[in-house]
Amino acid sequence: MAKVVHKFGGSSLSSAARYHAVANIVLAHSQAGDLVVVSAAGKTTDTLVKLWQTFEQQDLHSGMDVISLLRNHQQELIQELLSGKRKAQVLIQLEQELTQVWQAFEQGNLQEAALLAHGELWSARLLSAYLQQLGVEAQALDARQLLCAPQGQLLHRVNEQQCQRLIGADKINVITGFIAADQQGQTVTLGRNGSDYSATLFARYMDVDEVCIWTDTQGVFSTDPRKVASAQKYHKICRAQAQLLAALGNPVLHAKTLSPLHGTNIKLAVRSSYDSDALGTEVVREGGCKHKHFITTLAQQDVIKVHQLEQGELEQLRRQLQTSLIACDVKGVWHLVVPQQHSGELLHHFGERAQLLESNVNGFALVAPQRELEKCQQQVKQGLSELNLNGRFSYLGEGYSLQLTDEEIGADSLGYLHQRLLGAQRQLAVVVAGLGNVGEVFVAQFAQQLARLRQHIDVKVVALVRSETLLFDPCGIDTEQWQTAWEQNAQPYTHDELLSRLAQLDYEHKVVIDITASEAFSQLYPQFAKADCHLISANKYAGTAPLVWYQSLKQELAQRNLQWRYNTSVGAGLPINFALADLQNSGDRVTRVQGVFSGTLSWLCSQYDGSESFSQLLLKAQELGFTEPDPREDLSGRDVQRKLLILARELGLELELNDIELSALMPSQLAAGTWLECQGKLDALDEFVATRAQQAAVEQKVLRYNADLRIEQGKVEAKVGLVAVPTSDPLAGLQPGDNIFVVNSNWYQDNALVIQGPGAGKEVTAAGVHSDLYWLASKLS
Ligand SMILES: NC(=O)C1=CN([C@@H]2O[C@H](COP(=O)(O)OP(=O)(O)OC[C@H]3O[C@@H](n4cnc5c(N)ncnc54)[C@H](O)[C@@H]3O)[C@@H](O)[C@H]2O)C=CC1
Ligand SMILES: N[C@@H](CC=O)C(=O)O
Repeated sequence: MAKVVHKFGGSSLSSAARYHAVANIVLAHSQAGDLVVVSAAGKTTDTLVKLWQTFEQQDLHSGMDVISLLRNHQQELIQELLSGKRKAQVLIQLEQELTQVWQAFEQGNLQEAALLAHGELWSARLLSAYLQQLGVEAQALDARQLLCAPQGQLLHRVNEQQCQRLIGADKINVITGFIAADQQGQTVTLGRNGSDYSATLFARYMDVDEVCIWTDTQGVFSTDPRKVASAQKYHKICRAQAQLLAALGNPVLHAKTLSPLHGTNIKLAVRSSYDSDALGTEVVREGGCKHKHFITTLAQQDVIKVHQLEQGELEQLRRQLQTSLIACDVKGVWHLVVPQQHSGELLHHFGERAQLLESNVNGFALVAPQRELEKCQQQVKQGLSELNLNGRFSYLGEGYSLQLTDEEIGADSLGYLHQRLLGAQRQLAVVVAGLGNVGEVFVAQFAQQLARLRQHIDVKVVALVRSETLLFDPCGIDTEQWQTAWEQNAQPYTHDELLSRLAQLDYEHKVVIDITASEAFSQLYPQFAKADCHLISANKYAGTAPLVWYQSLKQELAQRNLQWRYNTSVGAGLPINFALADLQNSGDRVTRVQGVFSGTLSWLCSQYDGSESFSQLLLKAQELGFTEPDPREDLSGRDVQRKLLILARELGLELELNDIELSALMPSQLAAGTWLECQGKLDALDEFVATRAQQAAVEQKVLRYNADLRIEQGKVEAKVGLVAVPTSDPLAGLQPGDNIFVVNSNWYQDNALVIQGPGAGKEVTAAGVHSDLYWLASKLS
């Protein structure tokens, strides 16, 4: 069953390197049955249009030159990407097709649509062959076998049946965008930039979950990011605004693209094929997010005044001209704003009914939430006069305002207007849960981090959460005065209340930072995700929850373009998660991770020499902020077991907590009851440790609590427990409280990669949580 339709435009396929990047995206983001819709590579369609023009002018000489251009470009791509028989075959096919084109050219029977179709055909064939060469089951499909559109009218039922019949469930289907056929099998096109439309049509016919348009921009921005560096990327926009932007001529999404998605739950995302890790923009159903602000520029437009429009006439003209056509109802008289190159055709069409009102005007459209529109229009007018731009036509429409001027809106003017209108920056709302050892230090460190964070995004702490009381202020809490605000305004709350407040919080981004040690709080993560919150956890419960729950949380977050960071859940501030991710991203394979992963147990084992009882040392470790709220979580080995599981899952292993063998550093009778009750039985702990330490000392050894994960020939062994190591062993020489992670991999086979340093403590852990928050802020900017 197809799950995703990916669509790659010409710029994503303009060179062999780009094909390579696209193949990597397909490998990482698709599964058998998915669809990959492609446009013509680079400028191929423009070159084919040039060929058509030379044909119309019967200019054989220039025609031959254009054919050579096409041949060279395609041959270059094929030569660089394919090898052996596959390459020979694709080259032969290309040559045969070019020969046929040339024969048709010479014989005067070239067909425009069939000629233009070659761009997409070549892309689909080459990408599919390249994927096959990489070992992927893939097939190239010609959309003319799937989409029937006589006189431009798609036969949806027939097309759906054809798609269900021909699209393979067991392979990646690489399909030509932009083209269809009529009932006689003749090529028809779906209009310039019609490949996005093909993608959403296939999505509807195949009932997929998602369409992902991979393009050369990172998503949908508040204005053109090539002209205005501070343009804001939106992670969510609603379909109605996307449709409006397209109708106003904004190039990111095209007018027809959204129509097949009406009434469906199919998700539409726009992402950059140049930066496939970056969050893109999700186009959500109406009500799925707040309305945003945009400025989209217009250049070289004419305004035509039309008396009396017939029903359906505008729609028909839009289809015929394949262009944006903005219709403004000015006191009962229609004013059409249309790109200048089409106004002749329009005037001809309307005849006596129309007159040209303005010629060659420029300007922009502002799209904004309806209730703010009039205010925005006033600001615009003021901005225009400050910039000395001469207004020629202005119109307040449903959800947008149009301002046409004599002068073109250059980058500087656009930047000025953007700043004036959308001055409000991107905002990240921060919720901090857990104000204990680490949480309090985290909040105290916030003030000094703020300037750094705000280089990327405006950050506001909107909620501080303890287990029973909540301080909530959507406008932001002053972290330097939070205790006073807490005393005055904190309220008892329920989880449902917290969730509903978070869901209503209208910030561009939200993050819940979990610095509790609460399993119950971690169980709210799926609901936080549904409220569109990113997550940062020092808490280890979610990362070690049952696999099914954990995987479905990860899936939910991925579907919503949300991030989850949990760097401090292992090694506190030490960058072990980064290191493992980096090794894997660079193609390495980790074969073993072992060492001392508990700050508490490291501190206790290093400090213990028999002069002071183990239980007294334990209370000191607790005071230092090393231990878990219930120190038996450390002594039982459970905390280390969790850390090893988090790392194992980071390496892609599907383990459960109890798949990791565990032996405790405490007698079993201490497990029962509360920690308070246990404090009367700590003699048993002292005896347990003393016996083992003495046995070790006889062999010139010391005690350490070790974790070990081995992955060899597909076999996984994972255990945590007490070991006695010789005094010469690196584990014996650890500083009290230090963690050590010893990593072996293909590249670090004999000489391991070692990460060592403080593995617990409130300052380093709080700083580690800030590092996660900084990472998120920079990712969102
Ligand atoms: N202390 C350390 O060195 C490190 C701690 N961690 C993790 O950080 C987390 C916090 O550790 P500490 O600050 O030492 O613990 P702590 O016990 O001092 O603080 C936890 C706080 O969370 C609050 N809390 C409990 N349930 C809650 C709920 N449902 N909602 C909101 N707040 C709740 C508690 O009242 C307490 O104030 C733990 O998950 C721990 O495993 C991670 C790395 C190092
Ligand atoms: N109790 C833990 C704290 C960090 O996760 C430890 O001591 O390592």
